[in-house]
Amino acid sequence: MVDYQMLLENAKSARERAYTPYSRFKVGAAVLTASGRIFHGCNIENAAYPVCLCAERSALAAAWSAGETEFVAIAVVADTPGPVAPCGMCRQFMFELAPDMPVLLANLADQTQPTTPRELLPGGFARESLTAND
Ligand SMILES: O=c1ccn([C@H]2C[C@H](O)[C@@H](CO)O2)c(=O)[nH]1
Ligand SMILES: [Zn+2]
Repeated sequence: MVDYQMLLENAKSARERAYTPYSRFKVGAAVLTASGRIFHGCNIENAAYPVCLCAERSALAAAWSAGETEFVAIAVVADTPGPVAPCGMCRQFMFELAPDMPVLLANLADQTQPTTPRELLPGGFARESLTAND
């Protein structure tokens, strides 16, 4: 059984490390991998705005680059009126690596919405969508 409360607490502490001088909107994420490890992610912004990195991609990249490529669940949290809504780029990123991974969207008041990347990105572009045209 996944301890979602624990995962959410990890996402909240990751959120405190967000670097957000531009938006002032802090997001945290925590991903549990198959080996039982937890990787943190936070959004890291940039003066060149499109370079901003979201919390979700930051957490998954940290896990993946540590050799942890099987994801059990991810929690994402922000100080939003309801559970945070991941951006389109993160939906696509999560869809590639773990389309059916449980995703817990949350806010600081512990309002939560369980979902999956597949649910968050209907008709998402996948490896099978790539066909050679030469
Ligand atoms: O799910 C989300 C939504 C937004 N952001 C970040 C990107 C940017 O730094 C800031 C404002 O969009 O929030 C995330 O990290 N995750
Ligand atoms: Zn994003």
